[in-house]
Amino acid sequence: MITIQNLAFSYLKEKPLFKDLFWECQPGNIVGILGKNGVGKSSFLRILAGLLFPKKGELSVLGFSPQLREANFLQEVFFVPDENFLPGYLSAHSYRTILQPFYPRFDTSTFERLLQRFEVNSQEKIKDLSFGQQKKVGLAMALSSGCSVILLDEPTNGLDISSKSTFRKELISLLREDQTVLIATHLIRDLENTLDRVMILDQGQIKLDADLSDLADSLHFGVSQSDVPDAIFSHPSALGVQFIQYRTTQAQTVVNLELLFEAVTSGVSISPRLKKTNSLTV
Ligand SMILES: Nc1ncnc2c1ncn2[C@@H]1O[C@H](COP(=O)(O)OP(=O)(O)OP(=O)(O)O)[C@@H](O)[C@H]1O
Repeated sequence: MITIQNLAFSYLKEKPLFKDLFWECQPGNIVGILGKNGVGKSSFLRILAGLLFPKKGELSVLGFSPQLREANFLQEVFFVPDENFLPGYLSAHSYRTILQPFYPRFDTSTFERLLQRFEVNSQEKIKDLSFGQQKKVGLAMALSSGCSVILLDEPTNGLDISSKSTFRKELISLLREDQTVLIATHLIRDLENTLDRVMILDQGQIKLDADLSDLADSLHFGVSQSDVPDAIFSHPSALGVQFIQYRTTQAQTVVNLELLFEAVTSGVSISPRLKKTNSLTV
């Protein structure tokens, strides 16, 4: 369980990144953290990992205060940054043998199977692997770690198309009910049909935090050749006008995360209870 109350964070005093954040996350979810470049997605994950310290507020991850970086906390949280973080002079195999004792539920056979599926040679020095291959080693470590909280920063950045699909399938099939995965990304399409929940960060605030199933129940996504009068958001595209409506009798549709993101970052307010509050056309 993660709880954030009244959290504030800034790198520079005069430029606050987050103000008064409140957030809660129960185990068993794959949560997508979406936001424009520079909005603070990576910083948010680093705060949860205890690598950056809040300036104000309360933060609890699995009952721990991340900034104390206690051993019992570190063995339950695995963070994969966007940039490669692995020691280049070791092979994936050697690095795994060093890392494994720190993670009590680490599953070696899963790690080896994942590297095979990702077609990465576990005996090759990490520095001789490509960016995408190194990323795969980090993801294989995270998915094999058995940690209760897995923090992934842009996990699909650098992966080829079939590896993205492998990653999605493995993530869903390996996740236990007591695990939580937070994924910061701007590659929204890569995670379609993977997320249970989505959080959209914008201008220092959480502008949307909702389960995908609730969004699919409450919103209707469509494309029309003309304006849709009761749309809460519409956006011209090559196919016609893409729109979002509150759902009444319309058939359930797949949540169009890109359109939802456009709507929320354009100022459309969709409350957790998904009540109609305003509308916008761009
Ligand atoms: N070490 C630092 N010192 C000062 N400012 C920083 C530092 N690291 C990040 N920032 C600033 O904090 C803001 C948030 O950065 P962050 O990397 O968390 O955003 P992001 O949403 O992950 O961005 P992107 O999508 O481009 O990866 C940016 O404006 C960035 O310039």
